This record gives sequence, C-alpha cells and structure tokens, in this order.
Amino acid sequence: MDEPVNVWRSMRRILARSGVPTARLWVGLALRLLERCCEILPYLLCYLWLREIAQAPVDGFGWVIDPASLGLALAAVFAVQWVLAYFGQQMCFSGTYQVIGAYREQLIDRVRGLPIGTLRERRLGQLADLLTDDISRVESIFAHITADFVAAIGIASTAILMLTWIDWRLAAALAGLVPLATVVLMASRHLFESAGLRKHVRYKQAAGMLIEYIGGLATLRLFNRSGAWRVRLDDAFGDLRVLSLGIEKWGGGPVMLYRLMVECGLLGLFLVGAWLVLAADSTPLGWLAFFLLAYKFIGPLLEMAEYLVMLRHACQSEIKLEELWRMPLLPEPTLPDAPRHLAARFENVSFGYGESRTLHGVSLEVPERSVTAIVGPSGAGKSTLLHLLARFHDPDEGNVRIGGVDAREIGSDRLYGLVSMVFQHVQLFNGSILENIRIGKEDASDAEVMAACRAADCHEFISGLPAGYQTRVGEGGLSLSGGERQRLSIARALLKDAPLLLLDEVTASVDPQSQLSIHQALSKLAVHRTVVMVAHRLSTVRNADQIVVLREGRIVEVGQHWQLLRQGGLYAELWAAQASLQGAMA
Ligand SMILES: Nc1ncnc2c1ncn2[C@@H]1O[C@H](COP(=O)(O)OP(=O)(O)OP(=O)(O)O)[C@@H](O)[C@H]1O
Repeated sequence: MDEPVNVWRSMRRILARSGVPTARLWVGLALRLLERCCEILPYLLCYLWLREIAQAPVDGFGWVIDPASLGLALAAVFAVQWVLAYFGQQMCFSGTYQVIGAYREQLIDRVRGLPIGTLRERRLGQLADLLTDDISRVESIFAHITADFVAAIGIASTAILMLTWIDWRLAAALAGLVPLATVVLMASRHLFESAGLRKHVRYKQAAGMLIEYIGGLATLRLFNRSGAWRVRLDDAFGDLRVLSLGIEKWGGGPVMLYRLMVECGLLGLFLVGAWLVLAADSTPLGWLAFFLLAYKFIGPLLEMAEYLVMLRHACQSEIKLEELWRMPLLPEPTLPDAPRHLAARFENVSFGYGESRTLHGVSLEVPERSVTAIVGPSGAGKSTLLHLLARFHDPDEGNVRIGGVDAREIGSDRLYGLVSMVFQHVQLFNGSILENIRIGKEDASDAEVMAACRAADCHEFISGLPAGYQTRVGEGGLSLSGGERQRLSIARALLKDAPLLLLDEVTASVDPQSQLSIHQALSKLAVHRTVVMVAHRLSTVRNADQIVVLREGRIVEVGQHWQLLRQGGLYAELWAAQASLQGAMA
C-alpha cells in the first residue's frame, strides 16, 4: 500500500466502482445538511425576541414579540428539523447500503475472475479480512462519517452567516482563525500517512507470523520451540504497538493543536467583544449572541477535524481494497474456441512467479487418453507445470494447447468444464457430504452421487457414519482422515466426468492402505481420459504411458518406466534412492 491517503479520491473511486446511481445518497446528505442548518434558527428567533424586548427591533420581525407566534415558529422549526433528520438519515443509510452493496458485489465478482493461481497465492485470511472488515470501514465513510462531516459544515456555515449579520468585525476575526488552524492540521498529514504506511507493512508481517504460528503450533510444541516463537511474535506485536501509538500521535496530536489554537483565539475574541461593549461600540445583546453562536461555529469545526482523521483511517481500507480491484483478471477470449481433441501440448513454455524463472522452455506432448506422470526433485516445477495446464496462470512465454487450441482462447467456463483436478489438500465446504460431492455436478441425483462414491471406494465409510450422506463436514463438522477426504474428492471428480484429469500428489499424505484404495479409484477415473499426474512416490507411476522428469524447471528425460531405468539418468537415481529407502524401512 504505497498510495498516499486522499479522502476525496477514495470517495470518488468507491462511487465509480459501485456503478449505481448515487442520487439517493446525495439527497440524504443534502437533507442532513439542511437539518443542521435549522439548528441555528431557534437562536435567531430568541435573539430577535430579545431585540424586541430591548426595544431595538429588526424590521419585519415584530411578530416575534407575541409568545404564541414565537412558540409556533419554534415548533415549526423543530418539526421541519425532525422531518429533515428522519428522511435525511433514511436516504443516507439506504443510499450508502445501495452503493456499498454494489461495491461489495462487484468486488466479489472481481475476485471470482482472478486467476486461480493468484487466489491460491493470497492468504485466505487476508482476503476474508478485506471483504468483511475493510469493506465495513469503507461503508462507515458514507453511512456515518461523511454525513456527520457535512452536517458539521452546515451548522458552522449557518452560524458564521448569522454572526456576520450580528457583528461582521468579530465574525471576520473568528473566520480568520480557521484557515490558520487548518494549515497546522494539513501540515501534519504527511507525518500521519508515513506512520500509517509503516504500520500497514508491520501489520502484514505480524499477521502473517500469527497465522504461521497458529498453523504450526503443533509442530512447534513437539519441537519445544513454541516459547521461542512466542517471543518473536511478541516482538512483532510490540513493534506494531509502538507504530500504532505513532499513528495516534501524528493523527490525534495535530487535532489537539488545532483545538488549542481555535480555543485560544476564541478567548481573545471574547475579550475584544467585551471591550467593544464597554467602549459602547457594540451591545451586550450582540456580545451574548456572539458568545453563543461562536460555540456553534467552533464546536462543529473541532468535530470536523476529528471526522477528517476518521475518514483518513477509513480511506486506508479503501486503498487496500483498490489493490484488489487492480489485480489483473484472467483474460477471457472475445470469441472462445473449442478444443478439437483431448491431447495437450506445451510449446516452449517459460514461466516464473516473480523475477525468477520456474519453468524454462518446456515442450511436451500429452497424448489423448493416456497417463502422463511428472516426477522430479522437490521444487523442480512439477505442480507449476500442472497448474499451467489448468490455466491457474498464463505462461510468460510459449503456449499451452489443449485439443490444438491455445488454453487462453478456450475461455475459462469451457476449460473448467473440460478439466477435473484432484489436489493433495482437499477443500471440504461447510455442509453435508452429499452437498460436498455434488459440487462436481450440481444437478446430480442422489443415486448418481452414490454411484460415484461406490466407484471412488468411499460409499462404505460414508454409509457407516451416523447421518450417512447427510453428515456435516468442513468447518465445525466431522473431521475426516486424509485418505477419506481424498476419496471424497475423487468421487467429486468422477461425478464431474471431465475428460482431462489433473492429479497433484494425491497420495502424498496417506497411509499405504488408503493409497491402494485411492489408486484403485483413480484407475477407474483414468479410463478413457487424458490424465496428467504429479507424483513423488515413483512406485505409483510405474505403469504410466509416459513419465516426464523435471529438474530445475527443465525437462531432462521422457519415457516409460523401464526405458528411463535403462537410460540410467535422474529417474534411475530417484528410483534407486526410493527403493533403498523402502528397503531400509522394511
Ligand atoms: N505461488 C508461488 N509463488 C512464488 N513461488 C512459487 C509459488 N509456487 C511455487 N513457487 C516456487 O516455484 C518453484 C517450483 O514450485 P513447484 O511447486 O511447481 O515445484 P514442485 O516440483 O511441485 O515441488 P514439490 O515437489 O516440492 O511440491 C519452487 O521454487 C517454489 O518455491
């Protein structure tokens, strides 16, 4: 977040991003402005009444002397104020929710259109924070702070107008105080902003550490390292506390200074006013009215300075959301093309996540209805290669073709209709097992779901659960073992019945018994499909039609198991290493 805070720019961006008519919001704000302007009218009426009593009447206002007329006029003012307040608040709130509702919906749609790779890179917690906490801070800009800010402008300007009418010299001196104090407030802006940026960076680091600490707590405790980590975490949050105090100092300090300047000035003006009365250059009534109205002018101005600080805080959330808005979407073709067959092809593909390259000029044929296994040392780029096929990212150079068509030209809806992917870590959603498997095919009948589960070898364990297919899983539901989750995800993929199947280390974290049943389920899934799988355990890919060996982002060998063993290269080395490990463990 390098962008400096600019309240007006943030507000304009929110309104533009929401794309809905904003008339209701503006009318609501105008009504609230009028309501606060009316707050001065009772003072005016009382002042006129006192002038009548003091026999210094104002032309045209003789009627106020009659208490009934005065009471009626006051009642009318209160009624108008009440109506304005009621409709102003209603329209302000409904206008805000309309704008922010649309802003949120468009942002969620935008997030939906981000490349899957980008979504996987961002921490889910961060995204959830942005879409909940930051949006509600942005909402407060229009729902509360701007309305209060505008209302404060209303009352301050009416008060100064009336003061001008009563004694223009004192009013001019009072108004002159404000620009002076505002200069001090503005000068503090850059200090506040740089402290805000430092806090944001430190907050990101500390939040990342906290998530890591919670996620890895079991491991850290096993290694007796949780205490040491706790100290690191305390340090990070300690720094954050210091920076937050810095924000308060630079954010709140200038407001206090502004307040001090305005109040000292006011004191001076009261003394000058009193002196003018004594010198018979002003009336005691004028001085009293000035005394009361000056507070009505200064009070809202002091509030405005505080609202400005609140607005800046809220606009920092808008800037964070703007980063999300600006993330590039997955480009969609204007005229999507349909793949003509089910073979895939990498043509001189290079790709990197940042500055450094992960894949270098990879070329590979994946024949139709075959099983291709990708193996190699850790970090070689195996998963990245698979992800490019599912268009989690687009290559930096070269093309990925499916059925003869560049994956970029297929369009994501059609592409994801063609592809089923089973990951090592299975995401289960909050809901029943039935609902979780139906993600594979929304309109699948119960019988279809059960058939897929039988084929994936999970029908038996699901039937044994207390609520069977209605058992709730996911957050707050039943926790399943790695192998059970894996088989559910295979059932999901079977139900989807997509012709291109991508498997990313699906048996890496399960026991040998589960491995066996997962492999049996996968063999059923692989029939008549083009399968590309990433595997660490070479014994699981022995029967693949072709094995692709990657090292440091380059293909170094391609062939069948026996060919690669005979070749005596990297695959043979990896095979020998795994065999000796198994021998040692047996
Ligand atoms: N989202 C990402 N952002 C930045 N770098 C990444 C990202 N994903 C992978 N990498 C890096 O790219 C390189 C290749 O990663 P990849 O996961 O494709 O390798 P792999 O061969 O599948 O490794 P492993 O067998 O350990 O899973 C690694 O150096 C990894 O750190």
